[in-house]
Amino acid sequence: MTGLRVENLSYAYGARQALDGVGFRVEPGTFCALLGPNGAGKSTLFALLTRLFTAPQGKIEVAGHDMARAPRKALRQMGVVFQQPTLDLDLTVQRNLSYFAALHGLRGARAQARIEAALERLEMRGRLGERVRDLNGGHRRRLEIARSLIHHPKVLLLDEPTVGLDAATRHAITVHVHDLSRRKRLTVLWATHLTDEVEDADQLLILHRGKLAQDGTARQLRGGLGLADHFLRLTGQAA
Ligand SMILES: Nc1ncnc2c1ncn2[C@@H]1O[C@H](COP(=O)(O)OP(=O)(O)OP(=O)(O)O)[C@@H](O)[C@H]1O
Repeated sequence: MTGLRVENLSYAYGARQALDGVGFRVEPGTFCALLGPNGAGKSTLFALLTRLFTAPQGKIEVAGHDMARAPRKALRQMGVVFQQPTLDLDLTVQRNLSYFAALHGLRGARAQARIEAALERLEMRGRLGERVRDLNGGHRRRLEIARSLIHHPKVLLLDEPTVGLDAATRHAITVHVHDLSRRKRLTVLWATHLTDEVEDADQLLILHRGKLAQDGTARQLRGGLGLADHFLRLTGQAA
């Protein structure tokens, strides 16, 4: 199994059950949208998948590596874009990326080639020398996505990566990542509460009150309804 596999994950904050027996698979080359209203458990799931929290039960497998038994191998195959930006604003694009490359043991010409290729994919190559503080919100987000690809992960996790961006930028970034998943056979898990970021052919996981309410293609799940209406009917909350 080379994509992402999750079995029976649960997590509680004291008496509050945030996740309850969640399991799913995402195959290579698949863009999978994780949709859930506020408080559904998306961030908790991301914290478990990225090993910020340790899963008290269940199983996580990343590109065939078990997160509990071989965490380093599993994490090496994972790229992550967190909800909160984690760039150093006072460094240039180049310095931000070379620092990250070095953390993954990449240096010199090899690191530089990876950096330039990642920026190229996100149409950011011309911005190597710019300070991150001088970039707009959309370019900062693209830079974080470029950074998450430098070590050539097989699985890419993004937690509400378009928060705070305008509609056109949001659309451009969503299109880019869909394209990446197809062309690079990347396994993508994209958490959002915005139904317009989901394409009909995407795998869709709907998380509601800590449980996985639905898993299928967006087209199958929404049936004759628009996805926003389907989501509202299922969760009682507008997307
Ligand atoms: N540190 C915490 N302590 C106690 N309860 C928490 C904590 N973090 C989250 N929760 C609760 O766990 C549940 C799931 O929260 P989580 O942040 O995972 O949801 P989410 O789907 O990411 O929501 P959002 O879209 O608002 O970010 C919620 O009921 C939330 O109130």
